[in-house]
Amino acid sequence: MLKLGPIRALGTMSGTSLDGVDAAVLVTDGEKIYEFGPSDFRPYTPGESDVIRAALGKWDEVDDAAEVVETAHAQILSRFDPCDLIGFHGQTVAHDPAGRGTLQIGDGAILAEVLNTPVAWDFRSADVRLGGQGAPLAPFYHFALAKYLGATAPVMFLNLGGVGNLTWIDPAKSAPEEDGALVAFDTGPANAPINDYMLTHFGQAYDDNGAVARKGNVDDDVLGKFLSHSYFYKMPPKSLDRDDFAVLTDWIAPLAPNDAVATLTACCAMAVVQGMDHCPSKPSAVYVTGGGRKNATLMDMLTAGLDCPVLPVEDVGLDGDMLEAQAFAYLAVRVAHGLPTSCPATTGVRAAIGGGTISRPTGN
Ligand SMILES: Nc1ncnc2c1ncn2[C@@H]1O[C@H](COP(=O)(O)OP(=O)(O)OP(=O)(O)O)[C@@H](O)[C@H]1O
Ligand SMILES: CC(=O)N[C@H]1[C@@H]2OC[C@@H](O2)[C@@H](O)[C@@H]1O[C@H](C)C(=O)O
Repeated sequence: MLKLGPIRALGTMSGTSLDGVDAAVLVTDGEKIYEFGPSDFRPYTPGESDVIRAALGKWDEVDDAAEVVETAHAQILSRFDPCDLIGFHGQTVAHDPAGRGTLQIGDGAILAEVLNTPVAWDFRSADVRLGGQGAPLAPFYHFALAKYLGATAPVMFLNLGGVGNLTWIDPAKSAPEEDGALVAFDTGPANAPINDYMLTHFGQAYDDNGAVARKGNVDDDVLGKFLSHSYFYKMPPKSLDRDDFAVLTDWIAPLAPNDAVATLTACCAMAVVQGMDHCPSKPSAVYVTGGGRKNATLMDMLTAGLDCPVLPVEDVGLDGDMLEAQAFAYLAVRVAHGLPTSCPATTGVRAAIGGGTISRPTGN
């Protein structure tokens, strides 16, 4: 049995931008953050990304991609000193909570054997079975971070990965599942459409520091059409699959390349600005995590659109490259300690529940 005090957990995230695996150690009892530990990144090779990309949107015949995910995780995780528990998110390849469910590939039971450590995994399925979106799940960790930072007024965490998601937090509440503590949802597409366009039109994986967007002009017609999409008028909680806004590809096709990248960047920023209307109050600060915080054009657009300070999480001493990996370390400990990992305000699940299962190595 795992002890109920603080334990050393190692969390992983293989996100929708398909760039690689983040892994980070966190010492926590599943409520309080005690210590941040070492972290590491293991990029996918172009060949590996292609195999995963080919699995996107599929619900079966994803064994090759699952093997890539398991191998990459086994490699990165074996570089760390032993820990008490691993939180393995896996790789989302399909997400349709109202229909077929949600699929994160990679088998946690195999990793438990290979690494000889208990593994918490399959974090999203139970939430979907109980009527939730299965995402976003980082909000309970964002709540712990707000407490760790000593916030006294509402704050927001904004993750800009392949998809964007925000969490509004009232730090005066004592637990994340308490009524009014959290509002969370996916804001819209973030880096994924920018990356896809950069790859096909510029042969680059992403728009480094937003330099291409900076040179272009935003097309107001496309931006207006994008912002009138029904997704933005749905009340939260709500979540997206990586390619739910594939229609953007057609809309930007007639634009000059710099203008297309500028417009996609504005779509990401303005979806967040519009999303703010769903929050109970203006936060005292927006702490930005995920790779999008390194895009200066995107950060400038957010600052111009949001009437509050917009800061990379590094400004308050956190690591924006590893925050999601830490989140799955945190959630793993919550699963082990029988604490909830989502609630009606974060995913729309019927009641606060603890998702995730724990696989133990044979003999433990
Ligand atoms: N220097 C940079 N300039 C601009 N964009 C960057 C930079 N560095 C990273 N990014 C963007 O951030 C992306 C990676 O972000 P991140 O690692 O947060 O995504 P993820 O975890 O895969 O996604 P998700 O949170 O949706 O699961 C890159 O693919 C790129 O688009
Ligand atoms: C289904 C799925 O994997 N969703 C991811 C994705 O990437 C960002 C956004 O969409 C968020 O909803 C979620 O990831 C973060 C870690 C979350 O669950 O909080």
